[in-house]
Amino acid sequence: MGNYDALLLLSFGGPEGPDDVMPFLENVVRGRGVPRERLLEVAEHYQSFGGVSPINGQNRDLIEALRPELDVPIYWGNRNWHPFGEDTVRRMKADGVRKAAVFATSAFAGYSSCRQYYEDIARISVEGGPELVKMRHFGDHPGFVAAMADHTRQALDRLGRDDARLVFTAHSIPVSMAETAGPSGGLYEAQLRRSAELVSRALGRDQPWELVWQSRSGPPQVPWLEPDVLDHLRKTSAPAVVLVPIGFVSDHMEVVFDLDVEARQLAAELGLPLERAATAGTHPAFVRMVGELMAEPEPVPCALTCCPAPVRRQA
Ligand SMILES: CC1=C(CCC(=O)O)c2cc3nc(cc4[nH]c(cc5[nH]c(cc1n2)c(C)c5CCC(=O)O)c(CCC(=O)O)c4C)C(CCC(=O)O)=C3C
Ligand SMILES: [Fe+2]
Repeated sequence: MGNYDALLLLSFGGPEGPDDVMPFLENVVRGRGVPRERLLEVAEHYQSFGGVSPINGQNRDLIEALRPELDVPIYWGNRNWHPFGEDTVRRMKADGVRKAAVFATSAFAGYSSCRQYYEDIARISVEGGPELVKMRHFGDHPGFVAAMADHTRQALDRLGRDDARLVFTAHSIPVSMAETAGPSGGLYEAQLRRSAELVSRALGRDQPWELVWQSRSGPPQVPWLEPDVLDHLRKTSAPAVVLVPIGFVSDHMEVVFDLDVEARQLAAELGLPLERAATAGTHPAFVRMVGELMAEPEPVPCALTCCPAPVRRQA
């Protein structure tokens, strides 16, 4: 596995029960100016799933799927909930790990999707502990593309109609954050469009596809990327739709709530046939990709000037 003697799966974290929901959410939005009403609304999404985020089980499943692929120990740490990255890195140090590849559960450029994971790495690194090397963006990796293409094909088959439009979705972000993503701006959206095109081509389709946004947060006066997936569905002229959550690597709460609950209900009201493609999850091509990334030459870290943090607001 290249030069690494361990893998650190670095993720977002999520609540494991009803009492975890508010403390988790407060960790996520500390200093980020997310209105209280939005927080309570998202808390309800989690509570409607028993206060348990699907992300933790998905990370555990990914680790189990990775074990036979990798010849090094696998560790798991999060930004916002247990197991916290800080605690994991202390354990790695005690175990004598020298240099670990860091696989962040996010494929694309941008502050939330990339820079914030570098910030996590800086915060959790300890003197005498392992060197932590973040793997590169992987939205265009053939393993990720193959996994998404397979899952999209399965959704098209479930829908049983070939005239369905592929509607790719990703987490909306503030327009200002999108404009400063990557060394010359716009890289979050550009990479998402590239991945969508690769998935569409892998399916041998030449029909047009769409990229729309979901899960908008933040104060209403701040512009975020649009159109929102729900507005798009209300206006579409497509006879049927397959939603492809290309911006997520597993079926996060945003996917199971904003798409499987909200978008599905809206489509039913509109009489629009709709299916949702599974995310990469533990697809074998995606699992293999992690080992392939570790075997690549050590990635050059992103420049410190790209994907800057948004200006912090009072909570
Ligand atoms: C681009 C992006 C990704 C993809 C990249 C990646 O995967 O990292 C992502 C992932 C995730 N976001 C998640 C959860 C939340 N994100 C929030 C808020 C926000 N997300 C943002 C962006 C992103 N977020 C932004 C700009 C905010 C505004 C506040 C801020 O500037 O930070 C909030 C606050 C409430 C609200 O939604 O308003 C929650 C609860 C979970 C866990 C899900 C689960 O439990 O399954 C995951 C994986
Ligand atoms: Fe988020």
